[in-house]
Amino acid sequence: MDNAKRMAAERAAEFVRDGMRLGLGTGSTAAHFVDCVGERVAAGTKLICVPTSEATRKQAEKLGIPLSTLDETPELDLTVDGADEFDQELRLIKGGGGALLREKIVANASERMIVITDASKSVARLGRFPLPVEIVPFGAEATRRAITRMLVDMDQTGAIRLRMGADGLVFVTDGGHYIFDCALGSIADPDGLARALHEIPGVVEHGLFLGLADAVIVAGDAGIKIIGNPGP
Ligand SMILES: O=C[C@H](O)[C@H](O)[C@H](O)COP(=O)(O)O
Repeated sequence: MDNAKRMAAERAAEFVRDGMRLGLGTGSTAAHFVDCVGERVAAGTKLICVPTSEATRKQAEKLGIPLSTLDETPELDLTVDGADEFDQELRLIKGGGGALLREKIVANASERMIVITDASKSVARLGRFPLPVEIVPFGAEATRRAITRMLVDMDQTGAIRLRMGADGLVFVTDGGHYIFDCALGSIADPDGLARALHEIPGVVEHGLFLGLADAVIVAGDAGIKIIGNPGP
């Protein structure tokens, strides 16, 4: 699995050009890409990079990758990130590592987004992976109930769990928010669900990435497969 992640990352690194402004994703697959970027920088490629999480920022700093913020560099050429799930229409579920909010802001500020993943994350219909929904801590239980009501209205039910950290405490995102993981099984209408979630006060963002990815690089036993257009 780790080999597949590295293969996908190396393929994505082929689309990195000198002088690019680059968004760096979060997670175990994106970490391989950050390593590849570190190697490029060490070899003399000039890049300016915006990390999507504190974890990625720390990794990039150790590798000597020149970093910026989205405030200093609000437009990026390319973001490369992992995903928890993808379909053939390049729709994604992200946020398994809790970085969905910054990841979505960075991807949206990028001209292109390439997703790197392994074949196990391919689904015919999104929803096998519990959908992460980032919420403000204030009124979390009321927000959970509002999400439940909305899901029932959409004929889309499933258990909603407050994410806990490995330390047994409530998981808190880089933005100081909580996450509900919504086990939906199968999402009939991703666009409708995305819109409905945004209408609920207390919901900050959700892990449905729709219309953001330009390509998914999938590494599997048979090698690399690219869905979409990763660019020149
Ligand atoms: O919040 C985390 C991100 O969306 C990750 O990109 C996603 O969870 C995939 O992570 P991994 O490559 O570790 O499976």
